[in-house]
Amino acid sequence: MSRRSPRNVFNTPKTYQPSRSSSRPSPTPSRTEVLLEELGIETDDLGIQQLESSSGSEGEGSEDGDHLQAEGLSSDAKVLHRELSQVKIERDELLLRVKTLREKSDHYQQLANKEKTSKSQQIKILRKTHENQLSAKSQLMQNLHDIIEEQEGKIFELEAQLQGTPIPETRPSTLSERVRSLSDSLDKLQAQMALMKEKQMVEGTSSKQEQNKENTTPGTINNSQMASYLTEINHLKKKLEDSNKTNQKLQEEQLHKIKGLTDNEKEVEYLKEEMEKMRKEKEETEEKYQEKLKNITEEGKSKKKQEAESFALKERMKKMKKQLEEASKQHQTELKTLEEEKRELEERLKDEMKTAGEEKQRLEKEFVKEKLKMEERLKEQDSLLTKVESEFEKLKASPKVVEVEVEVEVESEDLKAALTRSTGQCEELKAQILKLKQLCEAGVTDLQAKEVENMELSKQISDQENELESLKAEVEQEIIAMKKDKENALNNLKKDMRRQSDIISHKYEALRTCFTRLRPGLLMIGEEYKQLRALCKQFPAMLNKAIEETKKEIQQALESLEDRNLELEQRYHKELARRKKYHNELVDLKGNIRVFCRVRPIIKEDGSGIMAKNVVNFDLDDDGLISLVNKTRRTTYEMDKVFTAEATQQEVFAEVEPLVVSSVDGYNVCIFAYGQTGSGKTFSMEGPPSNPGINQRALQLLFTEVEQRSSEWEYSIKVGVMEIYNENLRDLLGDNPIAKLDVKLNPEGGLHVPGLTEIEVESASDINEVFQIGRKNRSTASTDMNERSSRSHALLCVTVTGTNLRTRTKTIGLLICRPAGSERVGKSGSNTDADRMKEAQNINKSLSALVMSSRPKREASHIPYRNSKLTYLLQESLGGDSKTLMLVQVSPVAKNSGESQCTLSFAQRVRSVELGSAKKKVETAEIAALRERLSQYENGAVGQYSSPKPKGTPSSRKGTPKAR
Ligand SMILES: Nc1ncnc2c1ncn2[C@@H]1O[C@H](COP(=O)(O)OP(=O)(O)OP(=O)(O)O)[C@@H](O)[C@H]1O
Repeated sequence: MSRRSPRNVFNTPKTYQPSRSSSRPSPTPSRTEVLLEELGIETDDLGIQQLESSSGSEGEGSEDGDHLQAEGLSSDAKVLHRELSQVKIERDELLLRVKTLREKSDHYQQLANKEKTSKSQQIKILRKTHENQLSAKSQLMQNLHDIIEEQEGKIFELEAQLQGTPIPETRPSTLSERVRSLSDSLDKLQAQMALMKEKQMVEGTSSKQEQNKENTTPGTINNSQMASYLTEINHLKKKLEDSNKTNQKLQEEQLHKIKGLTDNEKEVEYLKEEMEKMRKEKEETEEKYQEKLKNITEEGKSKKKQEAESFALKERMKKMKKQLEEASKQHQTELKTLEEEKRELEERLKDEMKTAGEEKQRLEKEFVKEKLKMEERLKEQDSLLTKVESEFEKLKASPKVVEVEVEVEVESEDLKAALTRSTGQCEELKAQILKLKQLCEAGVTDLQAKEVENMELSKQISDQENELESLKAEVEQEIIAMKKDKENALNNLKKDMRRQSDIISHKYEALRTCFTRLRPGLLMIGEEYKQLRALCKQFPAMLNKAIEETKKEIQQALESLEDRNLELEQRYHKELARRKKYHNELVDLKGNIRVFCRVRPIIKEDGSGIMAKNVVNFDLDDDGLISLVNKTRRTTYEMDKVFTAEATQQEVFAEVEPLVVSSVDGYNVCIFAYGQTGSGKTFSMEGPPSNPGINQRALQLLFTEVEQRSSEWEYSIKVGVMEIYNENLRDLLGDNPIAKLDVKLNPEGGLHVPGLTEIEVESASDINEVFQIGRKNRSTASTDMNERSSRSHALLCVTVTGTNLRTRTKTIGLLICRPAGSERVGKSGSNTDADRMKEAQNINKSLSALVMSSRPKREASHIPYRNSKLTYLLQESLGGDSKTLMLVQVSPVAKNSGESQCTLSFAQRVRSVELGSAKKKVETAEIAALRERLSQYENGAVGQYSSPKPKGTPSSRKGTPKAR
């Protein structure tokens, strides 16, 4: 006995085919066989055959009751089999329906998945197309931005050049920069484009810099600029071509990626065509522009027009910028709306997909539940079937009963018992069959319920199918709507692109017109620039030539100037010498006092600091000028000769020499120094032994002069030294230096000092001895030598008497040399001591008298010579027909500037004093003889006269000085 597995049952086809045993040939199976086969019972078992045979034998003859019972059982079994077969069929049908439902659900799931994938792909494509559109737009904007920026730059530069202002490095923020900021927010492609743009910008700026370098002169545009413009235009073209190429590449890539998606493909292709058209249009416009540019070269217009046109161009550019701004804004808003719509669609699709998925999951769960239930029921039915089979197994055992019946026919009691048993068994069987029937009924009801459920499920599935279909329709509608939106967006994009292309073409037109207008001016400027350049090229050579020529001229001029200067200098010096000579002659004629000025050097005693600074300046060209700064005021004084601090004693004496010689000629010569204390009077007049001053040098000169004239003249030189101290006159060569002398008027005219010692000297060494005697006597006269020296006036009186050996005529010259002080009372520091005050006052009195005596001759009648001993003694030398030299000593330091100013002012006034022309003291031989006799006569009666001492032994001898 074999059972059919449920799997085999599930595998049954839609039209039921009962399985048959191949080993057993049965051409026309009976109904029982069919049932048994359907129930999975082997037909070779005896049961049914016996039943059939028994049923067949029933008709042939046996007892009616048993036969009827058997018939009833078989009919019940048959019905049961039929019912079972029907249940099986129904079950199979249900399973088939479930299977079909499952297949349908799988199919729908596949469809949903496909739809999902197609939608996601569509979304991707839409996104990519959108991105492509964005990139195309951004590229267009980028190109526009680049073009505008470059054109702005050009206009900016042109404006700067036309206005003549230098091109600033920074420009005001423009629309292009704002567009750039927009483009910066785009995706990587835009970033790449921005990088490309930056590179181009760098190239553009470098080219601009080069251009700026070329345009060194503002306000001029040359051919090189024009060429740079053309190169920039070419550069623009290249950039456009490059951008188009990149666009094409990107589009190709996109095409490659979205291959198979016809709508997007078409859109992209359309965009591509549009881009291609735009590119062609641009190329055409560029070609036209090129052609027109070539034609422009022959036209010419004025510069003002160019300026106006550039202004108009600028205005147009501004308008274009505004338009572009608006377009970009619109584009941005459209992009935003498109993006929002796209997002909404995506969200909706997601939601729908989500709900479909949920529904699918729910159906799957229900299906699983139903499947489980069905499996349970099948199990139950299987169990029922096993029961039924077991019953049939028992029924199989029924042939025994037949055997019993046969035995009953032989043995009636046993038969009866068997019958009763069989009837009992039949009853039990009936009861079991009833039970089975009930179970079958229950199964049928369950099956009916299941059918209902299945119906419901099928309804649900159909509803779901409907829902899916409706969803599908909705999705399709949405897709259609999206397509429409997309088409609209694409149309808008196309419109935008067309508009932008129109703007670009307009801009190109404007630029072209601008360049056509600017071209002639630029060409003119270029021509001018060429000419200027040629001139500039020639300029260095010309300049060098001119420089050479001018150098030569300057050299020649300098040479001639030098010659001229030398000549002038020589002339000047000649003139100066002549002037001096004339001046000296004039001085001789007028009898002016010669005024020499000597500035001592700065010494230790002057101290340091600001007050020890030099305030005296000299004129290098004129040795008669000296200037002094006192209290920030500079005053220039004119002297006969100015000696600087560097002047030596020798140089000073060289100027004094002619005067000294004059004394040998018989002139009355007076040399005295004047200046404040410490200004160098003693240094100049006496000098240190190593560097003697005027006194010694004068006496030495006298000797040399006398020596030279010794062949014709015989000279005697007598020296007397006096000192005026505190208005007392003392003889410094006398035996009693303290004894006071007096100045008396000679009855014959002139003055004389009775009692003054005169020593006749014959050599320079005699002079030294005389000076030593004088110093010695001076020191014995005063205990304080330093104090005295500043308040006393020492006079050296030299009388030179010459006798002509041939004519015996005599010349008598007198040389008086003395230093003098000019200090002020206040500055002497002696105002506390009455005596010293008196001395200082006397010195000043003498000096002021001397200044008074320096007035012009016409005022000389009022000169108070008698005010002081000094002036009284020197009145003949100062006021008479003598030659007088005043050596003005000046301290150079700032602290003495006041005194120096007084000294120089005084000297300036003294210089203007006219004493009258000097006269020689010449006596004829007769007069000389008479004078000799008179002197011999007077020698014993009137005065004492000192005879010269023998050489080398000077001694004081009293006598009257030779008065003239
Ligand atoms: N030309 C000179 N070169 C160098 N030293 C000088 C010169 N003139 C003056 N001196 C110096 O200046 C100082 C003052 O000079 P000096 O005694 O001759 O002045 P002074 O006018 O005679 O003064 P005082 O009226 O008080 O006698 C001295 O030490 C002297 O050596």
